[in-house]
Amino acid sequence: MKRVGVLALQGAVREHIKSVQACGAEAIAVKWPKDLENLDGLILPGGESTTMRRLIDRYGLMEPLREFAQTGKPMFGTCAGLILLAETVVGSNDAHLGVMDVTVERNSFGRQVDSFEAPLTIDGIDGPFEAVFIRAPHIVSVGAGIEVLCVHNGKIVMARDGQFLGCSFHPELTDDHRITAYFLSMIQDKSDLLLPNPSTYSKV
Ligand SMILES: NC(=O)CC[C@H](N)C(=O)O
Repeated sequence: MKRVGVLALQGAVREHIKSVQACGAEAIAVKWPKDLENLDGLILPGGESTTMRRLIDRYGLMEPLREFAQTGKPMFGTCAGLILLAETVVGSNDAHLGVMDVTVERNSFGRQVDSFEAPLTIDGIDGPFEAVFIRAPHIVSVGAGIEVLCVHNGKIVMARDGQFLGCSFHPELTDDHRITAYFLSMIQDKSDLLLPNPSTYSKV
């Protein structure tokens, strides 16, 4: 079974845990560096990125999270989590993890429209996905070779940079688990490695 951590400092932690479980994987709440051991992937939830950053520093998680990123294991940032992953945050000299080759702008869907729902067309997801945006960031630009998976009203709201997946909205707040399942599909299942070599089955 795939073991997926959910950074559990602040924000929509419980909802991500439920979504991971609904997809048949094990979910681990991550608060301390040791909780990152033996995970196959990690979700950084939405919430408030400045608060999360303070807590990351307080719990001594910054270096362990960067080391986790260096292992090549998949990481998924939703909303504030995307801001934590981004290499550049508009108006700030200080990236957080700074590992995903995108530039993000915070709170970029207008003040009065703090939250809204919109049906999105997403590459790799069949049919529309009803997405919840809450004081959402958007991706202003992406580096070379980054896959843009969804654009809403001219703004990039979902992208993939190899092992890193990021979206502006909150996929965990609906009962539609297709985006969590998409993220889980980026994780190689250890049991896959136990399968016999495919050549065993090849016809002569
Ligand atoms: N729903 C969210 O995660 C909001 C993100 C928040 N506006 C931030 O800048 O961190």
